[in-house]
Amino acid sequence: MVKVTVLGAAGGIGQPLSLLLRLNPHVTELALFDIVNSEGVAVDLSHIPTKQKVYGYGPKSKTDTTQLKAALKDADVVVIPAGVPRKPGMTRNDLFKINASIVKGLVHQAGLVCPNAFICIISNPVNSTVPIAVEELKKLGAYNPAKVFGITTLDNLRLEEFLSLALKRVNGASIDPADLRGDAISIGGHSGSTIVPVLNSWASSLPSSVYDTLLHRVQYGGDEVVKAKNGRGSATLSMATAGYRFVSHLVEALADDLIVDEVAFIKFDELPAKGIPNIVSSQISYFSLPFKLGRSGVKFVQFPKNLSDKETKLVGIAVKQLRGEIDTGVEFVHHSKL
Ligand SMILES: NC(=O)C1=CN([C@@H]2O[C@H](COP(=O)(O)OP(=O)(O)OC[C@H]3O[C@@H](n4cnc5c(N)ncnc54)[C@H](O)[C@@H]3O)[C@@H](O)[C@H]2O)C=CC1
Ligand SMILES: O=C([O-])CC(=O)C(=O)O
Repeated sequence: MVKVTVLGAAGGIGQPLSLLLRLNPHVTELALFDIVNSEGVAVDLSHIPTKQKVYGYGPKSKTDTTQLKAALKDADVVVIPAGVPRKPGMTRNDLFKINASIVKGLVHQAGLVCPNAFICIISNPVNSTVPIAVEELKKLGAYNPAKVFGITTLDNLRLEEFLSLALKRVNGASIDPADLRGDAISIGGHSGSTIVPVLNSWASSLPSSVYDTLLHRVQYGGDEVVKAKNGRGSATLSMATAGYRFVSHLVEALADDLIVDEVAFIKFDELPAKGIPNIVSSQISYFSLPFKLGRSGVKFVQFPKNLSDKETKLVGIAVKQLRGEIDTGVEFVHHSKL
């Protein structure tokens, strides 16, 4: 029995993500909350014949929290794609002003109603919204470092796809991107130069100009979509796929009592961890990293081995930018009056 609650379920990411979750046999109950149209989305999905229960919840007034609480009741997993997306010319940090309070408010209720649930944050800027969630849960005494994640899976999807294309261009090799999964991974944060692709043995196949293009596409893939959508939002379908990859893996671990390998933006300093270099651990406590994930959450974090000199340099650059973005999230919770 696994109940998944999606907050922001009627949005560009929320709808396709909810559809994918509707089709997952491990999810026994799906609760869809949004400030608009969640009940419509739930009724639509309810016509798909599965054994799963699906319910929509929307606030009855601006101050009503009963519907949100009902959506969160007994949730095992809470996924949060609520908030505004970018328009051309904006950075993810420009979303902070609006999304910080949205995430804080939603996580506050989750901490009250389902303190043991896994919290998966999609809302940007992830580098700051995850620290917001952590600090808010700490305030409520509901924080478990093994169960709070920033979803950076899209950086991994992009790396797998763009690396397979680059390898094909260089030596004609047709590599299935699925074979790159877990071997080439993106670590760090979720914006521009905080994203660090780690290529392992694949790096040696790439001439430096091809590598540079690949690096730029992975770090700035979000901009590519924002530009192409030209004012109508950012990545939604690839993000729903990415969110589903992470959440379905987590749900599988819960339902079948498995240990799975995953990567997400986590607060690593209170978790069993190996290999975290001093350049990271001496300055920050959040990083997107690979870990073993089971029913009780993150079991063990492993910093990737064998980084190239270039990748080590990129880690240093990422840490510098992440430090400020993490602090912004932490300070927001402690100094905002919301
Ligand atoms: N982590 C990642 O890799 C990615 C993150 N994102 C982020 O995901 C977020 C959502 O993006 P989209 O779905 O495209 O936006 P959208 O605008 O299409 O959907 C957002 C939904 O959130 C809802 N919402 C707003 N305030 C809410 C609240 N207080 N409670 C519940 N629902 C609320 C809206 O009504 C809307 O339905 C954005 O912040 C975007 O930047 C987008 C792509 C990738
Ligand atoms: O770029 C954006 O604003 C959305 C996002 O996080 C991504 O596509 O990686």
